[in-house]
Amino acid sequence: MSRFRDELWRVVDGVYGRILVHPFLTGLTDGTLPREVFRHFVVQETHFLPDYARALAACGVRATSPAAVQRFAADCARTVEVEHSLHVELLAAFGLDQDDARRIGAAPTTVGYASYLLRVCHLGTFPEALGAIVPCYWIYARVGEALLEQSSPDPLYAWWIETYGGEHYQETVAGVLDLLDEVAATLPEADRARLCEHALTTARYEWLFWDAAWRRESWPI
Ligand SMILES: Cc1ncc(CO)c(N)n1
Repeated sequence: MSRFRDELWRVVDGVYGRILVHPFLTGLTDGTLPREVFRHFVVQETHFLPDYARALAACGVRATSPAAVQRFAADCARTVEVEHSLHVELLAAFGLDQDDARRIGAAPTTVGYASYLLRVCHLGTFPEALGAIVPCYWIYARVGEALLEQSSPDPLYAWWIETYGGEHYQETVAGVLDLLDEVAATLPEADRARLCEHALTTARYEWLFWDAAWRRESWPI
């Protein structure tokens, strides 16, 4: 039987293909990515992650089964703990702290992506929230997995790749995809289509997030 996740992947696959060949990602694995570009990415992550954690908490509020509530609450806590410490350490590798990151501020793409996620997860239905949040997990897991095969000669980049390509993150994402299939099986076609639309938007934002780092995007005004 075909799984809904495969249907959803077909929607985001084109974007994913473009992500894999983006110079940010190819630069990570061959080690040529300029450190200033990765630094920009890390600073933007410190702005994105607190809102991402809140979006996960909002998914938990929307969730329709105790197991799903627990899953999103746990992933919210994990995002706050693991990713926060990872980014504090990554910031330190650039001689930066949280105050520096705050001073640099969130770039337009970061504000746009975080706001979209929060909007859908707060104002949408549970399936809509799921559609918006799934690419955040899944694209990072697929990218991590793909990059892990090559890793990176730069230890800092190799560490980042291991975080998302590693077994623990892969298992987390597998659990969310099981939930996605379960929920989708109960939905009428129109709701599935809406779910996929949100997934396409956040997949595009995932590409844009790397591209914005590559361009070292800032407010033009
Ligand atoms: C932009 C972005 N999307 C997804 C994840 C996955 O946690 C992340 N850390 N950052």
